[in-house]
Amino acid sequence: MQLEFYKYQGTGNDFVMIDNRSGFFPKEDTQLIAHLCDRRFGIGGDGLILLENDSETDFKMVYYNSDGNQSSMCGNGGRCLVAFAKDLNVIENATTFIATDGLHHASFEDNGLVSLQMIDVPIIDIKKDHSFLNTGSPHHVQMVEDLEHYNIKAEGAAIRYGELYGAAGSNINFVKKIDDTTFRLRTYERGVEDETLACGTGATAVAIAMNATGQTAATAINVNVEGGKLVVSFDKGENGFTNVFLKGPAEFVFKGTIEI
Ligand SMILES: N[C@@H](CCC[C@H](N)C(=O)O)C(=O)O
Repeated sequence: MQLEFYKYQGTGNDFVMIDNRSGFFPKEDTQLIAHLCDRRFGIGGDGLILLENDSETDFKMVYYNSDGNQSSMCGNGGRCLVAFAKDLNVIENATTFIATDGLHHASFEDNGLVSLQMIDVPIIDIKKDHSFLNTGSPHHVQMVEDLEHYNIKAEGAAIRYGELYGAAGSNINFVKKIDDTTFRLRTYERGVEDETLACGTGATAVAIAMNATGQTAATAINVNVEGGKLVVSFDKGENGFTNVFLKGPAEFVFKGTIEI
C-alpha cells in the first residue's frame, strides 16, 4: 500500500504528518511508526503525528515518538500540526484542537509564526540542583555552565533512566542563562532517546522553571534551542502559571509517498 505523508519541522524538531481523517492508519502498529520515523530506512522524524476528526473541535492530534509509541503532548509537533491543518484547508488563521492533555488554542501571527497555548502549570517541584514540572509532557530542568560541550545524550540518558523518574522516565533539559530574558536550551527527549534540535514542551518548562526559581522575573522569555528560537510567555499568579503560550516557526519540508 502507498502511504501519503507530509514532513514538517519547528525549530528543527521534525515530524511525519499523516492526514488520518478517514481513519485508515494502523494506529497500533508500533513497528510501522518507528520505521516511518527511521532516518535511514524510513522517512525520518523525531515523531509522527496523525491529524484526525474531532466532533467538538477543529481536529484531534495523536502524537507518537520516533520509537513508535504514543506519548504525551508535543509542543513543536502541535505547532506543526496547526500549519499542516492550515495547508489542508481544515482551518484558517486560528484554531482550537484537542490533544492528549486537553484543548489547545493556536493562531498564526502576521510573520507566519505559530503561537500555541499550552496547559496551565499549577505545580513545580523545585529541588537544589533541578526542577521538575509537567507542561503536557514531563520535564526535568537543570542549569549547566558549559552547555556547549556537555554530553547531552549520555547525561540525559543517565537522568532519564535513573532513580528519579522510574519506568515512565522524563525529558531532560539542560539550560544556560544568556541574559535576563534569554536562555539557551539543549534537550534529551524521551521516546527519541537522544538530543533533539528543539522541544516545545521543554522550552515551556524551562521558561517557567527559570521564573519560578528566580533566574528571571520576566514573563516573556526567549529560549534559544539548537534549531532556532522559541518564545514562551505566561501569567504568574496564585494558581501558578496560566495563559502559557509557545511561539515559533512551523514549516512544511516535503511530501511524498512510501510503500508500507
Ligand atoms: N518534541 C516534543 C516533546 C514530545 C514528547 C516527549 N518526547 C515525551 O515523550 O515526553 C515537544 O516539542 O514538546
